[in-house]
Amino acid sequence: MSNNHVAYEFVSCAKLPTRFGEFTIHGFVETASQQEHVALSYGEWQTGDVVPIRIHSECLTGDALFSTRCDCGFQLEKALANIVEEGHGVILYLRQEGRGIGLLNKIKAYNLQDTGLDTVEANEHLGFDADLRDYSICKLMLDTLNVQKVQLMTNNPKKLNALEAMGINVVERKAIDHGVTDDNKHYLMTKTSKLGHVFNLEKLK
Ligand SMILES: Nc1nc2c(ncn2[C@@H]2O[C@H](COP(=O)(O)OP(=O)(O)OP(=O)(O)O)[C@@H](O)[C@H]2O)c(=O)[nH]1
Ligand SMILES: [Zn+2]
Repeated sequence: MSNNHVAYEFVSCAKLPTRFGEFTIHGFVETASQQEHVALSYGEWQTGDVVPIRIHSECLTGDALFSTRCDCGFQLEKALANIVEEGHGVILYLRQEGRGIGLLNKIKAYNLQDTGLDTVEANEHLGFDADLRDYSICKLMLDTLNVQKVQLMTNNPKKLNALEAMGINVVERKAIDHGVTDDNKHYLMTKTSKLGHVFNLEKLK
């Protein structure tokens, strides 16, 4: 499978019991860079069914280290719980840490934010665009899992547009605005004002 000049392949899958329920983990690799990505699937569906999915970008600090600087860990837990409640669904877990700048650059960006810059200004100060993510691998992941129509759990319309551009039918967007903390209110406000996120501003008061 290739998109523009990037080629990806499916490698293997295995059972993944979690605190939420038993998922299956599917491993994929971007051939040139050897960057590894995973999808988690739960339950069953038929060709053409609408499947709840989340495209989640890696955030080591939020997903694994309980950081409250962002909402990632809360969103991941909520998405896993939603999928189990719905009876089926998919998480595409993309290894694009720090919106694509990598973990150590994200720590540098956090350091700048500690001095007063916002998340976008910090990226730009380091010489990066605000968001470097590429969603092209999602097509192979969803094709492999036989998903053509989705309900997308996100506040980010760019993800919705990226999926539609690659021929995935996004039937519905479901807001995932859980995990507002005193530590991340400013960050969520900046995402809404500068990065095009759709967020219920009442929750940020
Ligand atoms: N560069 C940078 N990346 C960050 C920062 N805070 C979180 N991230 C990364 O941002 C990514 C998550 O993106 P978000 O902008 O929070 O949300 P989203 O994925 O665009 O949208 P949702 O689907 O609504 O969650 C993860 O890769 C995080 O590591 C930051 O201050 N700077
Ligand atoms: Zn995060």
